[in-house]
Amino acid sequence: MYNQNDSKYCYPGSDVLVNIPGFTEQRQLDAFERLVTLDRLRLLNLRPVKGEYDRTHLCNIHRFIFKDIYPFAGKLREKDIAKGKFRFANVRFLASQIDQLLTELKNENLLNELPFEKFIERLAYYFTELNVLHPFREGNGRTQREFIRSIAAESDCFMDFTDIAPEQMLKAMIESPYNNQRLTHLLYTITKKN
Ligand SMILES: Nc1ncnc2c1ncn2[C@@H]1O[C@H](COP(=O)(O)OP(=O)(O)OP(=O)(O)O)[C@@H](O)[C@H]1O
Repeated sequence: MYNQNDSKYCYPGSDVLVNIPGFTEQRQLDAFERLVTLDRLRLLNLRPVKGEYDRTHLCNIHRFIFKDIYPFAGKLREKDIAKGKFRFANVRFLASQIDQLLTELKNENLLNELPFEKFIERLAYYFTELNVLHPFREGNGRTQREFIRSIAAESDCFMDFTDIAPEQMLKAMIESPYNNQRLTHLLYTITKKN
């Protein structure tokens, strides 16, 4: 959640994101969001959104998780955003930078017999880069984690983000643009090769 008043996305004079049920109290929206997304993420564990791991696929995952919550579900953000001292990608280059990153992913052919350790290192790299781009106005963490989890699943690896305390995850993500060793280590600890 970004506490910047943002008239394009928020109710007038408020920091609450415009949402489909129409909650104007942040507390109510948070509770609704938590319930709905928990349910959606559980469903995704059983049946992931299918796709080519390109921009459309990423947006479709976001749409699936957030379609009953936010009108911008599945759509790239149209405003620049920052968290702490970190400014995420500029909106002018967002679509092309996502395409560039996911073309790199496609060309690397990750699913083709990389040794497990190397595979995890590469997932940590793509996870970090996706986070630096921060494609959506809200819901980046959950969408990124599902995207990375789906790639792992395609490679017969079971990755369970619920095994990581949210503070640990956040610390690793904040560090990751400078040094992604902590994130890589976390991914090792939550991934099992079938
Ligand atoms: N200072 C920071 N620098 C880099 N990344 C950050 C920073 N603060 C938060 N993040 C990343 O932003 C993500 C949260 O983004 P956002 O609020 O859009 O997603 P979410 O799905 O709503 O949240 P969450 O990840 O808590 O479930 C975190 O998971 C983390 O990866």
